[in-house]
Amino acid sequence: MNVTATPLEGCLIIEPRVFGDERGYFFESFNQQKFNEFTGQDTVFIQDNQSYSTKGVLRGLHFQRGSSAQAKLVRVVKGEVLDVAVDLRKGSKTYGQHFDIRLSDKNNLQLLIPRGFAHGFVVLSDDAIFQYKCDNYYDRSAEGGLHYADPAFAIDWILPHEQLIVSQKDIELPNLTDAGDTGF
Ligand SMILES: Cc1cn([C@H]2C[C@H](O)[C@@H](COP(=O)(O)OP(=O)(O)O[C@H]3O[C@H](C)C(=O)[C@H](O)[C@H]3O)O2)c(=O)[nH]c1=O
Repeated sequence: MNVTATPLEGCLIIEPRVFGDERGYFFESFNQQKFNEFTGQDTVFIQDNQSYSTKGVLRGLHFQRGSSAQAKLVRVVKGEVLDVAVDLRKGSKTYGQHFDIRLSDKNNLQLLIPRGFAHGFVVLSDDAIFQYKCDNYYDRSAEGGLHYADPAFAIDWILPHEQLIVSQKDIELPNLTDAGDTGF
């Protein structure tokens, strides 16, 4: 396992050790002991999620507020996405900054996104299966989000705007300046 820091404290790139042979490959997609040892964090994940999306689908930018905030360990098991994490931690020296990375079933990379971040991704391949671990349960009442095209973040989603497929809920999300307290 290799862990690489990003410019956003606590947001880490995790590359599992892949064992390839004539049959294909094997890798441990998660090992709590190795996760703790290599990341220096003792996050305990209690919920696994999976979503399927076709090309151009953009889910985000989402977070859960306050005590329902979630750290996420995200990966792609089919296809390729551009994954984006936005630092919303009050007092963070990188507040409002984002980190983006291509996650795919070819690079097998994972991104650890701490509590206090907004998260989203866009599907770059024909379709994608996105899997992620959360350290807090889903809490509909604490759901929050920011608009994916907020000029404050200036995120390059790679695909042309006309190719993006965004839910009505996400289209209606506010920009950071209009969002009020994000609860972090
Ligand atoms: C997130 C979630 C959703 N749901 C239900 C609620 C809705 O009826 C349905 C679809 O939910 P939603 O449209 O919020 O799904 P996404 O747009 O993929 O939301 C996720 O997108 C970005 C990328 C994230 O990081 C978050 O985990 C999450 O907000 O699943 C649940 O039952 N449990 C859950 O944990």
